[in-house]
Amino acid sequence: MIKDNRWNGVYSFEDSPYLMEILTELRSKETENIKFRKGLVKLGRYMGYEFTRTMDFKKTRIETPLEKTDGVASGDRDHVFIITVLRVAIPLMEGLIKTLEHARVGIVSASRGKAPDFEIEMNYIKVPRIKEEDTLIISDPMIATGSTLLKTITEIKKCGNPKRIVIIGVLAAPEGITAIKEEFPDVEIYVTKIDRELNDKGYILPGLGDAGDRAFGEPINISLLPMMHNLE
Ligand SMILES: O=P(O)(O)OC[C@H]1O[C@H](OP(=O)(O)OP(=O)(O)O)[C@H](O)[C@@H]1O
Ligand SMILES: O=c1cc[nH]c(=O)[nH]1
Ligand SMILES: [Mg+2]
Repeated sequence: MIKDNRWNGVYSFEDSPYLMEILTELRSKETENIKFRKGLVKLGRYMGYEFTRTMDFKKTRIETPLEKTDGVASGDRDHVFIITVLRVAIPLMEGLIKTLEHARVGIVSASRGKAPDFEIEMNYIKVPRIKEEDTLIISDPMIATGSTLLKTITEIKKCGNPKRIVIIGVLAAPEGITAIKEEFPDVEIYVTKIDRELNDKGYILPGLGDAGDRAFGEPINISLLPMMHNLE
């Protein structure tokens, strides 16, 4: 885990060749849906594991069949709350809960409009109450302009006041990180890699394209459905 000196509380996993290998597979345009989703699950599992290094554990004393010894017991790991931002955080969350298996989960939907406003439509928020001892992890693979996460954090803060708010993602653009840090300086950010910049459509460069579409396919425009079924 490497701290990025441009901001406080921002970390990447560029020091892990294995995570870079998974990221490279995700970036490649040859990688199709199933492999893409599996890559996100793998990243979630290993980023979750790396993230536990930042959590408090408890000392414990146990007895093996032979003698007494010191040990370590779950502390913060018992109080994890994961927010999954639809769509593409689903496989990342699946990976995260392999390490953070006690996590309670809330779901929000977010759909980003077009440039230059990138307005966020959020019409589904199902989040159980967040407690003061919780480490709140918002899982969203892409931090581009940061609009999705700014809206998500604003809404989620209405559901309780957790011990920590943490974003775990795959790629971030510097623009998005700066926007989040300006409004929420205490929010911590952990991503596999921080990329170079955004293009004028708000895509991360070099990036991996539209992550939701790469994981689940490009959605059809519902207004075209009757035509497609010859109903018009
Ligand atoms: O930082 P931002 O500029 O807000 O962009 C990032 C968002 O874009 C993607 O979601 P998208 O809106 O494409 O939804 P999808 O997962 O349903 O495709 C991604 O999962 C982020 O939530
Ligand atoms: O590069 C980007 C930016 C936003 N959303 C994506 O899926 N990819
Ligand atoms: Mg998308």
